[in-house]
This record gives sequence, C-alpha cells and structure tokens, in this order.
Amino acid sequence: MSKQQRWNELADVKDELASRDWFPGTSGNVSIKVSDSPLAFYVSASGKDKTKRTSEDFLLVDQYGKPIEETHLKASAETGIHCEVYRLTDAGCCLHVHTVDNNLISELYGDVGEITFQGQELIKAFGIWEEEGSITVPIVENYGDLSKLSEAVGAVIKPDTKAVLIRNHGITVWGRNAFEAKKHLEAFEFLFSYHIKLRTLNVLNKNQSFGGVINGTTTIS
Ligand SMILES: CSC[C@@H](O)[C@@H](O)C(=O)COP(=O)(O)O
Ligand SMILES: [Zn+2]
Repeated sequence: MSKQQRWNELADVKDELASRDWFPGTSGNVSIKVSDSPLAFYVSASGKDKTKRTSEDFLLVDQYGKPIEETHLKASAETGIHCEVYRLTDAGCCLHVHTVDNNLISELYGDVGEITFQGQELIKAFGIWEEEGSITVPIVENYGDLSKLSEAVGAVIKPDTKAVLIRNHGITVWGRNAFEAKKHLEAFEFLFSYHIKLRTLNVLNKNQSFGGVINGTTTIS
C-alpha cells in the first residue's frame, strides 16, 4: 500500500473516533505503520484539533519518533509510546484516546495495576473464543516525564497485550491494522462502560446480587 493510502486510512479512522467525541480538548493521538524495516509511521501532529481533517494532520517519523521528511510540524508529545508499541508488538496501527470511562477504570484499578474482563461476548473482538477466556489491560501511572511514561508502557506490554491504560489519562490500544485497532478500542470502551455502570448499579442495589467485581475481574451471575 502507498504512503498516501496509509495516510487516508489513518485520517478515516481519526474521523470515526472524532465522530464518537473521543478527542476532547485536542487530546488523543493516532499512528499507522508505513514500513517495517526500517520502521516508519505516520503520527498525528501535536496539539491539533483531532476532529478536523487537514493536510497537516500527520508527519512521517522513524523508530525514535524523529521526523523523516522536512516538516514544520511537531510530532505528538506521546510519539514515544507509539514507538514502544511498534518495537514490542506486531501493531500496524496505534490509537490513543481519553474518555471518561477509560479514566474512571484507570483510577478505580490503578492501585491493582490491571483490570481483567471475563464472561463478556465482546472479548471475542480480541480473537479470544474460549468460554472462560479473559483479557487483561495493564495500568501504568501517568508520569509527567514522557520518556519515563513511554518506558513504563513498554515495560507492561506482554505478547498478548492489546492495550495499556495510563492512570487518569487515557488508553493506548493497537491492532495489526487500522480496522483491528479500532475494533479493539471500541470493544475496550464497551467493556469499560459496562463495568462502570455495573459497579454503579451494585452500589445502588447493595443487597442484590446480579454481578460483581472480584480482584479487578468483572463477573456475571
Ligand atoms: C490537551 S490534553 C492531552 C495531551 O496532554 C496528551 O495527553 C494527548 O493525548 C495529546 O497530545 P498530542 O501532543 O496532541 O498528541
Ligand atoms: Zn494523551
């Protein structure tokens, strides 16, 4: 696929996430791989309104997040996290959004350091088909030093990790291509929203048993 096709693919997925209001206050960043060896990927320019589609939305960077082509654009402040994802996984596209639900989950389970979902149909969106299958999302602290933050994200990525939550900040999620990255993001946001609502209902109905949370794992009963 040409660089232009990759650009268009990334612009399209960015538009779709924008239509869901997942880029509040210029937050969020997105990237798509253009070449494996040497690594090159388009990443969103820093500080832009990600709900707008312009010819200056992305720039091409190398494995260190440095621009490959002449540009006045500044790469996303969180490009280092995207570099870690491409270094450690088979990702072809990486998405980062701030939502109220992902922030709430990251705060509720930040001390545990992870959240695990089980017994939910949408786990199949991650290619997990076993009835008892589960998916775990690690949670890291929101270090102000962005190099330290990138390292912290890299440190919790295991072979089966599909996303990392940054505490009171947002989620970084990836897939082998833009379609899969968006599918994973939508599935996680569904699971987060479900979990928050279930917890709220549990608080409101303290004496009723219709599901619960054990050690950060959502259970259905
Ligand atoms: C404006 S709040 C969000 C930023 O601090 C950051 O977390 C973010 O997601 C966007 O940064 P950016 O440099 O535009 O990619
Ligand atoms: Zn962010």
